[in-house]
Amino acid sequence: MEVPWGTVTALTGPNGAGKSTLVELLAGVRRPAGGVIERDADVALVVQRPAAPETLSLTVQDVVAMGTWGDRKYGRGARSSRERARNVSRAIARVEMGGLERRPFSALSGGQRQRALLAQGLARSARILILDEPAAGLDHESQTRARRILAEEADRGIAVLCVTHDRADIAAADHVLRLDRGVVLPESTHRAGPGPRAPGSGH
Ligand SMILES: Nc1ncnc2c1ncn2[C@@H]1O[C@H](COP(=O)(O)OP(=O)(O)OP(=O)(O)O)[C@@H](O)[C@H]1O
Repeated sequence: MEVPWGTVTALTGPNGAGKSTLVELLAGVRRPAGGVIERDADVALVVQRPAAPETLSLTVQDVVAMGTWGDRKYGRGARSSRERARNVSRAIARVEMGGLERRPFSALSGGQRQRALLAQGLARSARILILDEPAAGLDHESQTRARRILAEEADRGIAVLCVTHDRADIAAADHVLRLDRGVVLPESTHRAGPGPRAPGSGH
């Protein structure tokens, strides 16, 4: 399978097909027992984690800022930390969670947590964005916003791969792949346009 630059690719398939396992492999969280995964750029992985222990004393700001951890494009010093803080605030604003920065992550609703995790992925500013069911638990308005954000990322040339069961997400995607019993099949291509939103080879 290939996830081209500048497009949103939806990955769908039945429960237990291995979608989460596959995205963890692609993101480098798991090691493949066989085969080759080529990543031509850094990856941000947005996981699905609706539950959070109450003892977790992390705020929304902390969770989103974790997206910038270990990112080598930030150096040390005041200028770098200002840039980091700017990216974090921008990501929080994009998911419309401004004002909730100091709220404990554990006190958020499931949908708000999901939005904070999306902001964490955006704060990473990676060229490959992989999301595992980002629409799960989101209300209609938040789902629409999340879909718009993914399209905006693709318009910037980012390669977006999104595990989803949501029909509207699938309909809005540029490419749809279906995973069934370990086999990835192209389902369809929805975009009628001239091709990828941004130039560049696939990977
Ligand atoms: N290629 C594979 N070979 C053997 N077992 C696998 C493979 N891929 C996934 N599994 C196992 O299948 C189970 C379900 O996988 P996974 O959670 O990735 O499915 P999913 O498609 O994300 O399901 P859901 O839609 O319910 O979230 C897990 O126990 C996983 O370890």
